Amino acid sequence: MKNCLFVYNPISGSNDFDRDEINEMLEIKVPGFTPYIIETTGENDEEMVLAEFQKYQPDLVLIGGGDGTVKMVAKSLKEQNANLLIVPMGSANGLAKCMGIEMISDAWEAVRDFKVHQIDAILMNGELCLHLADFGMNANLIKKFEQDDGRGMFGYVKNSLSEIFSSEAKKFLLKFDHQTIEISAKMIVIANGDQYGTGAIVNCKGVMDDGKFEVISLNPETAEDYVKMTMAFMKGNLDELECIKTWSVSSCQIDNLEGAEFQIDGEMMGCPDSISAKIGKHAFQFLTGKSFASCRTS
Ligand SMILES: Nc1ncnc2c1ncn2[C@@H]1O[C@H](COP(=O)(O)OP(=O)(O)OP(=O)(O)O)[C@@H](O)[C@H]1O
Repeated sequence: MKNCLFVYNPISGSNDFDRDEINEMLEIKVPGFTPYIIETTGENDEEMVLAEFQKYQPDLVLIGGGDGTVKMVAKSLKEQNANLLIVPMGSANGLAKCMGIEMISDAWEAVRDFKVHQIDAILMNGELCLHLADFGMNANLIKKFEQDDGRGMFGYVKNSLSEIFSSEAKKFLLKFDHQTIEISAKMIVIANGDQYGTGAIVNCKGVMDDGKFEVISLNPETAEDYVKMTMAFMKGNLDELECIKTWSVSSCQIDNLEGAEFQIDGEMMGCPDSISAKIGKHAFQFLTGKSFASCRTS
């Protein structure tokens, strides 16, 4: 019999499972594995996850939480060659969606299929980014959301419209291997994944295992630009708009000339003067859902 470790964050999203319910769920949905359940506390979780991993040597690590929990587990097990799977129990689950895991039932399907994919990560000023980082509009939105002290998608969506229309373009210097570009933009995205937790597709050609990431500048100015941009976020063809520019690279430096707010994977990072980003090709192994295998691999 194989072992599986279930790392559960009891405060993420709006789920409220107790240990017996999780055990029952795992017995049915993850047959053939002996389950070990651990709960995060918000304190020293990385050390705890690593210690439990070393104790049980699991063949599969299930992460029941949101993006923050996924990142914590990935960081903790980065040297362990662990097979990771997200069971989306957070409020937005943006990273899970990028891996073709929209709902909890997709995670159980992924266990049945057991398709393991090597997933890239981006290292930014020593921080790990698995999903999306950005300067400007979205980072401002996350900051407001944190200040509201709310969880869940409602607060985020509530603030989006006012943020979109009030934000101002800021200057950035993009330094790639052979070129330096000065640009004004309302938002600069550094993307490993393809979509935000809202389902907005920002990185239409994003592939998570190709050893590259995308730098995307968004600078909508007119009402028409905003309407087109909103539609394109839904359709997934943002790269066809004139106010959007995309570069696919394996490293870059971005100078933040006018102090825009910055966030990595939903976590505010202040207003750094400059960030250096570099791809970590095939840094992690994740089990993925069907839609990932069909269109998001190289
Ligand atoms: N038992 C706990 N009590 C309080 N905080 C916790 C506990 N366990 C983990 N945390 C905190 O939970 C946060 C991570 O939550 P996570 O991002 O996974 O969920 P979420 O915010 O609901 O989801 P999403 O990122 O999808 O919006 C971390 O800040 C971590 O410190």
